Amino acid sequence: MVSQGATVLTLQEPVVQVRGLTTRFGTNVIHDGLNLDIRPGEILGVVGGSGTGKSVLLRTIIGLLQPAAGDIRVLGRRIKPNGERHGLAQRMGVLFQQGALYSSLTVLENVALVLVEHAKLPRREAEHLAAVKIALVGLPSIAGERYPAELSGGMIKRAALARALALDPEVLFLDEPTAGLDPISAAEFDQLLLTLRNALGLTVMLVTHDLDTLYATCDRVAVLANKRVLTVGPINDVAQTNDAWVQAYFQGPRARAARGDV
Ligand SMILES: Nc1ncnc2c1ncn2[C@@H]1O[C@H](COP(=O)(O)OP(=O)(O)OP(=O)(O)O)[C@@H](O)[C@H]1O
Repeated sequence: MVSQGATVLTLQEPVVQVRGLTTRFGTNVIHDGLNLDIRPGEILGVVGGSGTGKSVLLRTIIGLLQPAAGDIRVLGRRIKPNGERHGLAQRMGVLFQQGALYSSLTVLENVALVLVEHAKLPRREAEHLAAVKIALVGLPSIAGERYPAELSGGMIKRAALARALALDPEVLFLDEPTAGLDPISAAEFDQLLLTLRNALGLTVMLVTHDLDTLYATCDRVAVLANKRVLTVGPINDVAQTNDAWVQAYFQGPRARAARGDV
């Protein structure tokens, strides 16, 4: 058992537990009774056709969107429907699709800002720690002095990852982290993710379309379809699911290449 303040979390308990989740925008129902667990220390990949609600699911789990119904627990604590995250925000790191760095701040200032705002560190200390995080994600220290517009796509993803890791989170949420990267940068990012998960013991939810990333990094994969999780498990099991989208996705030429079949 691990004691987390008032919350006692059994090590085997899921780090993220979603039960009966319903989300909607007006009359557009995105999820309807969705269940999902993310286990301690795993990298769970979430895939599904465009518009199946992968990003909405991620944003709902971290408390940015309010569900219409259902129960979400992260690290044993309930994410309240009113968006109140009860001190969980600091324990969850998030990398959004576009990186979402402030363009008017340098990379070092972007990372340090999180430490000033959330950990209430003095600016000097925050910048020292930010430099450590920048090194952790494999960026040269000079990158800290650059503005986001001066960085390559791969460097921006790493900078955004440094920011996501600023507060030493236990759970990391990544939305399309390798989108827009060339294959070499994407493979390097995959390796970085694995290294960090192993070194820091992170639990990771990874929304992606990238088959190479799925095969390289994920312990389990969840497929979203028809407003729910259609199937979840090790990638080779999931790939056998009798479903048209799953077959087209996992048995197509890109999947065969990702597995090294061709
Ligand atoms: N803020 C919003 N207001 C209204 N509808 C939204 C909003 N955000 C998302 N949606 C709708 O919710 C559905 C799911 O969107 P979401 O971005 O989660 O899909 P996705 O599975 O991540 O897709 P993709 O793979 O293309 O990124 C879409 O129909 C989208 O138009």
